[in-house]
Amino acid sequence: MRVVADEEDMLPSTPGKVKIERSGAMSRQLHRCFASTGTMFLWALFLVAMTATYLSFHSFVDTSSRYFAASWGGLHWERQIRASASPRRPPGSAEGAGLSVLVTGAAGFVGTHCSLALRKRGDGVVGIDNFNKYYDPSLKKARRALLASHGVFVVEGDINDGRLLTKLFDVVPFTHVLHLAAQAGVRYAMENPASYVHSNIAGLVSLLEACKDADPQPAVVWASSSSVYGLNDAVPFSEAHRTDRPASLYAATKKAGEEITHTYNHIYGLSVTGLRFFTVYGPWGRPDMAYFSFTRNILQGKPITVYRGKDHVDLARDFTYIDDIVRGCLASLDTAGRSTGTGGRKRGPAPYRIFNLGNTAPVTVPTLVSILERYLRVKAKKNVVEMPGNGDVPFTHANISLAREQLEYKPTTSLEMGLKKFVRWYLSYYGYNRGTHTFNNL
Ligand SMILES: O=C(O)[C@H]1O[C@H](OP(=O)(O)OP(=O)(O)OC[C@H]2O[C@@H](n3ccc(=O)[nH]c3=O)[C@H](O)[C@@H]2O)[C@H](O)[C@@H](O)[C@H]1O
Repeated sequence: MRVVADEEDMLPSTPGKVKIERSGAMSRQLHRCFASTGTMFLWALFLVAMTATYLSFHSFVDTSSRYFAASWGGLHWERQIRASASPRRPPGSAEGAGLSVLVTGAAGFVGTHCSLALRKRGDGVVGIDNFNKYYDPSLKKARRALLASHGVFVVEGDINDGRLLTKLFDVVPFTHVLHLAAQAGVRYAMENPASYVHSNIAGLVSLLEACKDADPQPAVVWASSSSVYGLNDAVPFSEAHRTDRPASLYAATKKAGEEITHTYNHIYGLSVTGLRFFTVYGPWGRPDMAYFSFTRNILQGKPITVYRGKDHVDLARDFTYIDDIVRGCLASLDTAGRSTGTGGRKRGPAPYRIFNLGNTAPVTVPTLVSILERYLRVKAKKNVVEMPGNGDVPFTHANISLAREQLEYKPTTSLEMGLKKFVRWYLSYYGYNRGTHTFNNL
């Protein structure tokens, strides 16, 4: 009975397909049974061999294609990185030996300006940027070309790529990291929340891991945001005010960044400076920002949407010109104390600083529009609508006493003056061929 049971176990699961031969000698059945088991074994062996061959071939192709597709690595690449990272200050220069700075988000708006300014004063700079499609990547590529023409090399890669970061720190002992790579934009956070977590949280942690493992550890200066003040209504916003009531996911990720960097400062002795930027604008700016998209729409004769606060109160921003922000960033790098850790271990307390970098002169959005109208000589088609509940705050206004005191930060550009420079750049970059406009008022 047992043999029959075993035999039945070996039958195909679909009854009726095979005629079961129950008669005949048991030995013949057993012989057949062992013969078919042997064949099955051989087939199984063959299949295992085929699968193994396929898998190893697939893995070879995968690894090789990844190797060949990688936009970084190799001796030539390392030479480019070293050359770009080398300070070029004249020997005996009053400003010292020069910094060697890794700038993340180097093909971004603030990243490009800071990289150029560092390069111009003789510091070494290597950029990293993932050239994502949040806004027109051709603008980022044009910024990269501008940087290349000044000897700044920008690696195409993501700060979430720990292997790439480790490699960069292996090749160059960076003295500083200027971390500007981020998912920006207050209102876009409702459309694509995951991108904020990817760049502003996971990417930040990945970068800090590489910094704390590096030997020597660099000092880190990074971009936080005025948006961390959220629902705070004490003005002007000072670093001591509450920042635990963000109004957008963007703000929440920047606030989280302040806490995360504090942890790395506390545990690993990383020197950290967080800069709360206030609505930075200027040439080579971000097309998603209001001053930029308003300019584009006004020139194209398209309507613009102007948000208005409760009770018909105009929204206002402490718009800050890019050159002032660059000075604040460079002063932060110059005054950042050293990190104290080695081999992932803290040797002593390291500086942890946070500064507002604003203009201390808020301007309403309708005033911004009227300045643009004047420079562009075109009347805007305005749709004024109530501010939607999309993360916006009604106004921002920076108290910059701390930055003034410790960084000698002193913004000098009014919105009027800054927009003039922006419009001049915009027209030279994108062109404007309506014929009748001469723009000699710029
Ligand atoms: O300081 C910051 O930390 C942030 O600054 C910037 O955010 P915001 O201050 O919101 O700038 P921006 O979008 O130019 O809107 C300006 C004004 O125009 C209003 N606005 C905007 C769009 C529109 O269509 N209409 C409108 O009225 C709008 O309601 C607002 O009142 C950065 O984008 C952000 O990445 C972050 O760095």
